[in-house]
Amino acid sequence: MHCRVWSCIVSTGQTWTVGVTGATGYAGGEVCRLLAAHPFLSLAGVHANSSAGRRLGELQPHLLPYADLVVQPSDAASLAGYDVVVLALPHGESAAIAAQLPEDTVVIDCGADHRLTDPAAWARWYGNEHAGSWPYGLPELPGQREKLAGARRIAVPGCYPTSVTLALAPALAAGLIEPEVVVVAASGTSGAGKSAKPHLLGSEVMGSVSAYGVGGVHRHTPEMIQNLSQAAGIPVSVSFTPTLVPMSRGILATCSAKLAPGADAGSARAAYEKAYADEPFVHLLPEGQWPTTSQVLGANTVALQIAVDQAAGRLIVVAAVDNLTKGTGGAALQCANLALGLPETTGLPLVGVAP
Ligand SMILES: NC(=O)C1=CN([C@@H]2O[C@H](COP(=O)(O)OP(=O)(O)OC[C@H]3O[C@@H](n4cnc5c(N)ncnc54)[C@H](OP(=O)(O)O)[C@@H]3O)[C@@H](O)[C@H]2O)C=CC1
Ligand SMILES: CC(=O)N[C@@H](CCC(=O)OP(=O)(O)O)C(=O)O
Repeated sequence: MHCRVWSCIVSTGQTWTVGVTGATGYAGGEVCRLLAAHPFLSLAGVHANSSAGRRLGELQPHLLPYADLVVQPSDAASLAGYDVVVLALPHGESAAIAAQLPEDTVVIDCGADHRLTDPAAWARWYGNEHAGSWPYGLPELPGQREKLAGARRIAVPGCYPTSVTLALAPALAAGLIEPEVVVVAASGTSGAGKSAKPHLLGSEVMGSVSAYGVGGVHRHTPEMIQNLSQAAGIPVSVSFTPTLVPMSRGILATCSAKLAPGADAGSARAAYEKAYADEPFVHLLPEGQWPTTSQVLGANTVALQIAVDQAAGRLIVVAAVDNLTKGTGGAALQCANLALGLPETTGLPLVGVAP
């Protein structure tokens, strides 16, 4: 099926135009970087807020082919006319713009506005009115790929929820762990966005690792609960502690939960091998190898490893993602591929850039 679609597109030469708003930020910049290598999606316009009117080359010097594009405003009128619009804006800025875009435009939101299905959870964690939920852009979740095929509105997951969901969903779906999970995840500073913040100054971050959002207060907690409860088919509790580490990009999530009665290392390995056998962007590493953020740098890939801590009776799963690639920009294009009927892997990097 995929091969037939691919050869049809190659023969017709069809391409789609993409407008990226938030293109001067980290997530939008990553979408632009990946578009440069996509055979059927072409970057047709870049948009942002305070930097409208400036050359993209001044703000994103690595995007060499696009240096002369002039940044346009982010309002809906400026974004009309593209086949695909990627919104990479701060939380709360996407919904009003998206509501004014044509229904047949593929709109991919990298922000949180449309991720949560429960309006009460949205109000509690984000503090304003829920804009409604869109199909959730994690095709690897059971049943999700079908919802994304042909969709015209897609909510890209948060970066921590991507790593944690892919780390734990197979064990929960197979009933191998108790539905009470503990997650400690390390993130590079690009996860916090590009706008200046004192705690992200080099002198604060370099040479130090710090925890933040401790005690169940990080807004990715409800997103993880939503995903993991969907995978398990029962409510799952999540204790999540993020940490900031002195690197630019990458997330390493260490997840654990008590083993269910009868579960062991063999059944856990078998469940993960089965769940991810056909997933192009999820790599269960050979036994004994542990994920690193460098091995997925710039790749639309999650690297996973599992172990059983016999003495503690717990399953441990470690996942590495690049927060800007599989954690946002790559996921956005993976979803766009599905929405447009392209092979899901089209134009996306499967390998990292580690030395
Ligand atoms: N960074 C990451 O690892 C991840 C980010 N995301 C999500 O992607 C989105 C963007 O994040 P990120 O790139 O890190 O953020 P940045 O701060 O790096 O970039 C924000 C972008 O949004 C624009 N912008 C700011 N305010 C407004 C506004 N009021 N109206 C329209 N545009 C505005 C900025 O334009 P200008 O510079 O012109 O002001 C800039 O282009 C967020 O929703 C974030 O949660 C999701 C997963 C991972
Ligand atoms: C290091 C750091 O600050 N990370 C961000 C994660 C942001 C992200 O990627 O997720 P959203 O798309 O939901 O914003 C944080 O903890 O809020």
